[in-house]
Amino acid sequence: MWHAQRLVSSVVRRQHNKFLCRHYSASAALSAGPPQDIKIWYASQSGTAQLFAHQLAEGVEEELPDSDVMVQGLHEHPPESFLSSNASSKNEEEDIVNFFLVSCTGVGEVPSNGRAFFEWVMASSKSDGDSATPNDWNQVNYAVFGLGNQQAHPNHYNVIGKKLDAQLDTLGANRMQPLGLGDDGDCLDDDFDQWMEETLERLKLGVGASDTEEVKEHDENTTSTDSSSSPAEAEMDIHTERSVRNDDLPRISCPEVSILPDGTRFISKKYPTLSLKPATSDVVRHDLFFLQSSSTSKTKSNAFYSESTRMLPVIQNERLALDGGEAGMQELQISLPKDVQYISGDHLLVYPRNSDAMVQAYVDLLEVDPHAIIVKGDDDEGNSNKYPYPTGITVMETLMHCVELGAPPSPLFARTLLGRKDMDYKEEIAIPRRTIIDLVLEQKRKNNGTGKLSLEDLLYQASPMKPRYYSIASSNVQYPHTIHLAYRPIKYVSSYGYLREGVCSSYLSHKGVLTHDIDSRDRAAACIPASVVPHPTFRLPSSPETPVLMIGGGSGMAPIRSFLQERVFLSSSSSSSSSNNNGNNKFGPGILFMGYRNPHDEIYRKLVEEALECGALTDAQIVYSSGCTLPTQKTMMVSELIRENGMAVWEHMQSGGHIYICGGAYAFGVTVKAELLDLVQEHGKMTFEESEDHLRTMMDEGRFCADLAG
Ligand SMILES: Cc1cc2nc3c(=O)[nH]c(=O)nc-3n(C[C@H](O)[C@H](O)[C@H](O)COP(=O)(O)O)c2cc1C
Repeated sequence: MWHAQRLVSSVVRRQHNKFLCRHYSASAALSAGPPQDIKIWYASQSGTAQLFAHQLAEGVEEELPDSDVMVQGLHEHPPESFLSSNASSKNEEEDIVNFFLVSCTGVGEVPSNGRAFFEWVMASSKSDGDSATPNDWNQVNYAVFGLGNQQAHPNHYNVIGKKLDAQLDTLGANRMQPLGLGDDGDCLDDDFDQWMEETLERLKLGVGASDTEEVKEHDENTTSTDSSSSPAEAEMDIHTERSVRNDDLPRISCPEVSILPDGTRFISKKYPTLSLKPATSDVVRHDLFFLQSSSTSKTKSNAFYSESTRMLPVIQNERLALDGGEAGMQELQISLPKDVQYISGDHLLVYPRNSDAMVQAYVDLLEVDPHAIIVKGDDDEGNSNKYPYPTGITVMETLMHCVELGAPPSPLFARTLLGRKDMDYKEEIAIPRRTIIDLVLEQKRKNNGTGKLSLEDLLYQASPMKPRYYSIASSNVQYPHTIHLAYRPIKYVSSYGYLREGVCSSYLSHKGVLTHDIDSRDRAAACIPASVVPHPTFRLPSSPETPVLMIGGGSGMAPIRSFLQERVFLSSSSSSSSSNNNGNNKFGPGILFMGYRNPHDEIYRKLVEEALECGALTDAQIVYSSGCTLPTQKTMMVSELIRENGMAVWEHMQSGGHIYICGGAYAFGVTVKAELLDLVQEHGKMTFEESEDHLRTMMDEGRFCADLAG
């Protein structure tokens, strides 16, 4: 019952989680029994693929206890020895399967820790292989799971997973399981959970000759590995998905809730016991950066932040909203060291930390000494590579900096915590954003107050803290040594009635400012761990004469502000330095269509006025979805504004102008793109497909650029 319900809803809900497998072939390299050697590789920018890699490893260990499982980042192994390591295993007559869990970053780019491997695979050809193992690709068994975000990156959705899967197939490797695609904009955990279940079932079956029938049938149903999701393709993929699913397959068992006699475990999963050293001090370090900067601890296992992360001092943090309301926008300014640069349009990656209240709630729940130091995450064999966090820091610091305490648990962890198999993860957990502590407390209430979550269960199963991306709201031309961020502290009541706060926006909103007389111990409290992430496809045109149209919604004003600031700055510097006083005339048309929820949210109004005055903008139309009180204020959606100006937008496109769309990926991004497609059809007399091609060509030419938050 549970399976059927889940299957139907997932097929309807998750059209994108396609099992695209044009050349899905039975694995000739595998013998009939389950494989013994499982290598799980990940390429991850912000840790999700890595977390999934470990979850898959756990699943394999549970389902195939005799297998040898390895989890490694793709950067940890020289690409050139990939073939020989697969071949050597073959010589020992062991079946080996490689799983690749790869996310996308930038604009359809591979995360930095997978770049070398990805480039090597893409440059490889069938005849490659060293002299001892010529053309060993056909000895390689593999399956790929891609992580991406469809709404935010529709034209580059999961391109890395798709390319890797297709290239391995082209090289002659044996795809032992269809490509799985996870959408971070929908329910990534659920997507992965389902792919993992099916993958484990296939592993247990041995993927031998018995698959051939199903594979043939599947081949006939599937014709494309392309990412685009036209309705017809989506429909086709639903059928495809149905054809590979089998309701009679056994599911992963859901571990029963069991409280050990000593009360130390809430659930039955066995994780290596963590070694704790008694507390030596009760000082809580607000700065994990020392783990990477101190030369003695610069080991891989202790690296938590990405390599380019720096502690950047906050020099200003103030409210921007015109009414000073609780939900208003804020601006944070940070100072950059000389060797850190950015370009207008780039992003800043920020590592937040959990609030003190949240950390304290977990400390109380776990009943551990918060100042005890975690020294080892070893298992019985002394194998510590599974412990996901730095050692040598206290329980409290680990909870504060390293773990997503405010995020929903994974589907498996949620099912385990609730002791229920009949759970619709998306509806019951992901959408209401129920957290681990919510579920544990609910269970405790049901069990008359008994039961305890162990530190191990929490640390091995919760997601690692993810860094957050912010569009930089300043121009490097005007502020080469300062970055401005515009953000809205997120606060809302969930459908279960819990008050929720955005982890990073709330972290930023409470940040103190670095002053000269600050105590050195408080310096870290006035700094944020962050790094600049280039966004090369979101740039102002090289010539200021090129017309620009900026379309923004809400906090989409941030990247638009960086462009406006740059144009205003260039305008004033060129007019002051120009002897013939024609500086302003250098700019081509600059149009702004901007929408806010209400007039109180309108930030940077002064800058817009300044831009209109100096010619950096030639037209600015601001609309509000509600709250208008003056006759000059227009209640309208941005998409309606575009429709009203359809002809002008079309002429802008035809004149070679650039279009920038900035805002949320869903309500804003989807409707704005739909409106643009409509106007291209209407004014350009095109079919829907031609209008899509038109925008795609503009995108390829760098004239249609999006900065949409997922
Ligand atoms: C800056 C940035 C760029 C991204 N670019 C893409 C992209 O081009 N295509 C895509 O499908 N997803 C893209 N994503 C979505 C991520 O791939 C997705 O959130 C994934 O779960 C991240 O996994 P990771 O934590 O292992 O890196 C992007 C996310 C960010 C933050």
